[in-house]
Amino acid sequence: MSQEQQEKKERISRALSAMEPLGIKREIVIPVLKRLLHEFQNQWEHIEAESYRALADAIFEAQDSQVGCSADNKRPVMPREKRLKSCEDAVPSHNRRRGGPECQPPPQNRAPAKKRPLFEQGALSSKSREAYASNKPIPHNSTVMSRDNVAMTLPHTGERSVAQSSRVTSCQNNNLLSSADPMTELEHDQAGFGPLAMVHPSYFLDSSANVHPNSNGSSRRKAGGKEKEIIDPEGQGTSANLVLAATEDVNLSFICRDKFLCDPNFQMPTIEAVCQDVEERYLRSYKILDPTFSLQNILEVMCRSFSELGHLPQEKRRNSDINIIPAPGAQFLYEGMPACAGSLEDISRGEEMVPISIERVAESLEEHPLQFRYIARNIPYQNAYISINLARIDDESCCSDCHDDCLLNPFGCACASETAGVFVYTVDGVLRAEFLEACMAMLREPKKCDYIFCKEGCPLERVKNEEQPEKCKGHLMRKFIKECWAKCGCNRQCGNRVVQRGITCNLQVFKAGEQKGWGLRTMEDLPKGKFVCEYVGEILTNIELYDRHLSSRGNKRHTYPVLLDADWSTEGVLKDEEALCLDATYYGNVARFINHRCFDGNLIGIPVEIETPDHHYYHLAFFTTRDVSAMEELTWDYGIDFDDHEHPIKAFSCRCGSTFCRDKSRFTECRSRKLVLR
Ligand SMILES: C[S@@+](CC[C@H](N)C(=O)[O-])C[C@H]1O[C@@H](n2cnc3c(N)ncnc32)[C@H](O)[C@@H]1O
Repeated sequence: MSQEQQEKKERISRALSAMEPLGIKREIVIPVLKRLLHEFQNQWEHIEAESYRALADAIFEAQDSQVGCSADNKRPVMPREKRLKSCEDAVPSHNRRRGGPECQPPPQNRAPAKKRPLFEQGALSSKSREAYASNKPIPHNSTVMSRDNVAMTLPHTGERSVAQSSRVTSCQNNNLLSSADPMTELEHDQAGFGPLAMVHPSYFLDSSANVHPNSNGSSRRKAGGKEKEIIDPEGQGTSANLVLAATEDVNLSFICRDKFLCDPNFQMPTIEAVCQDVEERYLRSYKILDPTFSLQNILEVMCRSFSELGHLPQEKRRNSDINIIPAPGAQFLYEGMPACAGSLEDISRGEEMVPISIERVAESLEEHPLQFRYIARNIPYQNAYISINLARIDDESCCSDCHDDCLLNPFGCACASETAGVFVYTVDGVLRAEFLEACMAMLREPKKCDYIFCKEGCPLERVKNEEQPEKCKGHLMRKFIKECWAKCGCNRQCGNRVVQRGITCNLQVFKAGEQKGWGLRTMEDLPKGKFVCEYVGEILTNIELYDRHLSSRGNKRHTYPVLLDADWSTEGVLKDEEALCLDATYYGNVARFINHRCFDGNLIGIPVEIETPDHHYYHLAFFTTRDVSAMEELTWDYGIDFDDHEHPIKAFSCRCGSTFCRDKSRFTECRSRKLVLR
């Protein structure tokens, strides 16, 4: 990392630390900081002046605008003195400029923060925009939140609704709004609070009147003084629509689906009860003490905001600002997250050749495992450069003269040269025992000679400590599989094309226990050496991984990134932007659910060369290390060094249950427990 990057990183950290005591989370700070840097043309001095006054102001301003309250709304804003006071209190004295006026009004010559429309202020995160970008026309109902059997929708009725008399009466707490900003949450925590789908208008009811025809017979029930309407949209079972908030032309409502309604234990709560409950939770979680804080008001502001954003003239919109996923038949409220988790048959949404099911359990909202986007192939996030082109593949790296199935050729072919002329797969489609054993032995008994060391600085060590990176700890010399590919003469059914054909096993995501969270299991017996799945995720550069880690510190919901480090040590001076890894936190496949097991996991990850004739970018494929029975959990050794406390990704307390568990803290924990028991 260059000195300039290093300095930038430190300045970001200092800015984050300065905002922390104000209760402003890093996910709120980072986009505003980016914007300010752009506006001030990277002149940090303007941002750092007066104990980050400009930054604090810009954050508050952005939040004010996000609330969508103009001066006409008479929305009380946090008084300037109070902000200044909190800024003063928040910034540690050693951070304040000596002799400088702490938290004074900005100097006249300071570049004024430009007021920009909400869209331009980045209220909608880029990740969310990407995720939902679509040019399809906007249907009338927009589902904005979905949990299990409950969806929250914004039906754009165009008519005055029951709650039209409701007014925005007070200011909402800035912190609450920011932390509940759906887009911000989706970007940083993948918390699943975001616009999920667009649903055909006929799917919902106008809360004030119609009851849709229902094959089971429509009915209405009173629920806590509000009417609950039972409908059967397109014969898909019963649903209930409960209006939460409404403005002149927008309703915000909960749609409960049949699983809840058919449950005799489920009693529709009143809106008041829901609001009170949420307010209490927020009081506990975010220490919101503002007596005027009211969820009902926020929901109404959301309705206004929805309406205002929707009416922006075309020229002020950016394509991705309105995020729509058409949901024909409204089967999916969120790509990868169906309306009803119980009916979920395929979390891959058809991306894989076989459906991947999920165990039917009553999940709590926080636990829903599908808060990511399923992809079946690795995709570069942004800067990772992967050169895939036919011209790079020379004659030695492909078998253009082959026909049909290379495995039937007794003399092997060019693609087997990587493995001394012997194909790694048998005609039964599993790994040859010798090859598998050799790969497993390397992991079980890693000897010094099996490692190669970066000579000119190791990208991993630079991530751990940029200023004084330690010496490279070595990268395992991996055995590679090389599969035939597009330039080869064989056909797609060639026995030397296994990983690229994708998942063929019957797999299920299931609750692997309190301490491990979700896991993956096989629903069929698997023979030893069978390909199960690839580790698929976003391809990141070392820098991107570091930045991502920095901006999501404290977020427990991360999956383990896989370093594509097999070739690092042979590449001379490898720049950080050239070192690659795979991260399945936000985009990934079923492998993101595979839990870790020290040493004796029933899967092993083996590097596979497919489209690129070098080992800079490659695939990581999981094969069974033994016969695995149906319903057994699938596990692999993440290769974590539990003693490496400098590692950028904090290790978890291992619950793998292996006799060979490397996590010593667990042993200590067990021992001390035993001592207590005695
Ligand atoms: C790749 S994810 C695996 C899926 C994860 N269990 C879930 O619920 O999404 C890795 C995370 O799972 C948990 N995990 C995996 N293996 C574990 C183990 N042996 N013991 C405890 N937690 C584990 C840790 O929280 C880890 O950060």
